[in-house]
Amino acid sequence: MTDAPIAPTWAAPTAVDPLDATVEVPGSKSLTNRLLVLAALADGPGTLHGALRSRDADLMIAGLRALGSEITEGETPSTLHVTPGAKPVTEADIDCGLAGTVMRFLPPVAALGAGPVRFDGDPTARVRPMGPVLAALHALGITVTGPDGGLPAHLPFTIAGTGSVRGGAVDVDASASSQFVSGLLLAAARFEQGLTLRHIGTTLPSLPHIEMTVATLREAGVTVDDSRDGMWRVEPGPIAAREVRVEPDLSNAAPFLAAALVTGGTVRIPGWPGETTQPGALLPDLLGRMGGTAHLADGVLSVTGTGDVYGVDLDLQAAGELAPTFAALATLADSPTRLRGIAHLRGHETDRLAALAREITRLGGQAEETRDGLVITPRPLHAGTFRTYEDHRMATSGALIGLRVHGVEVEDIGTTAKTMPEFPSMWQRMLGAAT
Ligand SMILES: O=C(O)C1=C[C@@H](OP(=O)(O)O)[C@@H](O)[C@H](O)C1
Ligand SMILES: C=C(OP(=O)(O)O)C(=O)O
Repeated sequence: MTDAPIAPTWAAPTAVDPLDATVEVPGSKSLTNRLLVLAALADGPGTLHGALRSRDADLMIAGLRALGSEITEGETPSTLHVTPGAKPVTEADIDCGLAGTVMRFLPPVAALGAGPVRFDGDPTARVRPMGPVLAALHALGITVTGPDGGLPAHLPFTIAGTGSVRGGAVDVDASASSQFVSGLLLAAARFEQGLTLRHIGTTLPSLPHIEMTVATLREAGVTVDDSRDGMWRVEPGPIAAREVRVEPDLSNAAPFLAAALVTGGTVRIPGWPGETTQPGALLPDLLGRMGGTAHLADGVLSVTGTGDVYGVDLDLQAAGELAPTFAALATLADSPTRLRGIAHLRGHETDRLAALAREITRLGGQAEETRDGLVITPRPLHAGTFRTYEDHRMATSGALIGLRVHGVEVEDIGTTAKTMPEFPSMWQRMLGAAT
């Protein structure tokens, strides 16, 4: 993390009036990329409706095409038709960009193919943890090599697919990312012996995302036993080809809903599922603790704020991707906030604990890193540049602070294209609705 020259900035708009806005958020990144993988491993052609189109989703599409699937758009870009195994593949190159889902979900799929598959990504992706998932593939008999010929812990690497994976039992320390578990489980029904996976670390982040993996597998007809804590058994068998609809991305709804608290006013998100495995399901409760009132009726979640934000003590282990939004809210609260359970954010798009502490401090705030989170003490904030370190959620956090603090310039707002390319216009429209 340096003071290197920064990318062009975006003047975050301040809110003059309480909000009264309805915001349609695009499809869930996590569901889109799981459903794409399952469709590419399925026993026939399938279709996704309401899929996310963003950098992460498009990298997943490109990766699955490189591994032999045909993926075409339907009547809109968010309708995707997937035909598994449409073309033979003898070797492939996969660009993971900065997408955790691509770098963790595709290596097990590549292991099922015949021939070498080379994985790389953005320079910043080369520090994201990969070791446990690659070690697990190695333990299952797959040859994985890094640039020095040994078993790598990061991008870049090559998976030597042989056309089949034996499967069996494997231990994985998933304390750095739940995606190590999800990636292996998603492909496991196609392993000859299926997979019994045991988590051997002390903490396990993002449990809802693992439950999402299990739920999507079951919906595709795969038998999964998750009755023991920290252990999963996926039986070998076909993955059913299906026509599915992707839920809106509830984590991407977070900064919009939080804006209701910051400005006083109401923000509504249509298409809010009554039941979901997305960690954004926690938002009504979490925002309620910080001063909002949430109400779900007819599939529309409404959050209303008063303009007063309360400091809280939040364990976000289950929903780490919401932490940047809550850190931004905490800077505008009436008392200190502690965010805990999120040590694994150090391996996200950037070291989010360091990045948040640094950028909040740069605007005159007070934020300290702890072993597993942040303590944020509200202080009067001033104008300045909010650097984003290629992290979409840093960018939306800067925008949130800018609603109340004049003169916040968010570096590289385009980084929101990772999961929400329309963010700047959606944000502007939300504010426009207030005037
Ligand atoms: O499986 C998924 O779709 C995700 C799991 C989580 O990863 P970590 O467990 O690495 O936090 C989450 O933060 C990420 O945004 C998406
Ligand atoms: C951690 C995140 O992404 P990724 O899927 O790249 O891990 C995120 O979107 O907050």
